[in-house]
Amino acid sequence: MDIIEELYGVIQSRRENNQDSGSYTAYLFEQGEDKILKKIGEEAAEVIIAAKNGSGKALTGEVADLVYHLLVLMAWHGIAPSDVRGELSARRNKKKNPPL
Ligand SMILES: N=c1c2ncn([C@@H]3O[C@H](COP(=O)(O)OP(=O)(O)OP(=O)(O)O)[C@@H](O)[C@H]3O)c2ncn1[C@@H]1O[C@H](COP(=O)(O)O)[C@@H](O)[C@H]1O
Repeated sequence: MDIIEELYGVIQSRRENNQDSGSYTAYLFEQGEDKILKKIGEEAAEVIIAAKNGSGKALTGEVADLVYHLLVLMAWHGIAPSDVRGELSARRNKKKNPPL
């Protein structure tokens, strides 16, 4: 199992057991979708700032923050990482086999 699948599983378990004190993920689920969306906006802005500042290390950290919050949003909507992988594969296959 890769880290994305593993992290998604932890996020799902936090959603099911949202009494988990000290869990940031449980806190996000308790706050609701608007909070999750706000965090995604903030994290996306931080990705842009880190990219413009030209620090690869800072950018890696900000991308990780954004990916984590996207996974929380996906769990909120019941979208699994395999759904996104499937969508990307379908796009790749469409490019490889363009319609005649
Ligand atoms: N990968 C992450 C992860 N990435 C980022 N963050 C949190 O995202 C927050 C982003 O920082 P900010 O300063 O923007 O936000 P904040 O001020 O802490 O919070 P807000 O009041 O703005 O909501 C930090 O609190 C980080 O800890 C994460 N929190 C949890 N995980 C992973 O999720 C799993 C479950 O963690 P818990 O739910 O905390 O048990 C574990 O594997 C964790 O490693």
